[in-house]
Amino acid sequence: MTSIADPTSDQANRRPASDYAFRVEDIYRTYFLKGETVHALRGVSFNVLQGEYIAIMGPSGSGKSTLLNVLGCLDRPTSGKYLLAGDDVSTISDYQLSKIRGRRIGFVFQSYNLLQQLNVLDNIKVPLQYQGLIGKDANTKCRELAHQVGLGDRLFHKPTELSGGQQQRVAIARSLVNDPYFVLADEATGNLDSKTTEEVLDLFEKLNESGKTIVMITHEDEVSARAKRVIRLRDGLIESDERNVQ
Ligand SMILES: Nc1ncnc2c1ncn2[C@@H]1O[C@H](COP(=O)(O)OP(=O)(O)OP(=O)(O)O)[C@@H](O)[C@H]1O
Repeated sequence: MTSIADPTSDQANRRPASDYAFRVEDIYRTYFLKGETVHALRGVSFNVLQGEYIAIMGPSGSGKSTLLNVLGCLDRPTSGKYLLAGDDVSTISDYQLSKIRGRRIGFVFQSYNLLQQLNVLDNIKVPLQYQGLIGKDANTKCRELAHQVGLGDRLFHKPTELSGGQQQRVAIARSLVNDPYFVLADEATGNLDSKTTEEVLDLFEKLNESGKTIVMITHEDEVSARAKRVIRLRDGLIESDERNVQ
């Protein structure tokens, strides 16, 4: 592994804002619970360029979910900046935050979160429907995505008629339907056996090779080994930020 240069350095900052999927600047997240204060993130900074494939790791309680919630626009930092495609979203309204979340971030969850009554095609379409973005080419786009994730011959199957790996492929296709700034995957292979994990990781790799930015939260070494860069958190701080030598 090789260390990443200080992300806040002048050299890093000289890039045009459009080169970045997002930038995190000195983020703190403090929870106040029943008179107790928990410092879940304590000054986290890093930049992610368009087209990167990063894994975020760390032991239990290190702040991974807290960071995921900030990156996914599900929560705001207590202080610090979160710049998404150049715009500071750390202080915008809940309404604007939810709009960005729905339109600009592609989520992939451990438990797939598919709608059981809908077939593959309609599950992929769901984010477009939520956003009121169903146009005349929605069907074509969703079919193309299904093909891209290897499910061109399963378009009308319901989730119960698919394997776990296939269900996760549907979720990955769904995450791409809004052309997000990046795909945010939370323990995406956590429910899969090792062979299926490899297949899903092959798919993420293929998507990254085609230019998609991927951020993977994981505690599994075999998963982080496939990313190009690994950020390790400990006690709410970045412990290391290194490139994987492939
Ligand atoms: N809503 C909350 N209210 C109070 N404290 C919280 C809340 N969410 C998380 N924490 C605390 O913040 C710290 C970081 O938690 P977080 O869930 O981000 O860690 P994690 O790395 O995702 O852990 P795990 O791998 O176990 O899911 C922990 O000490 C946790 O107890």
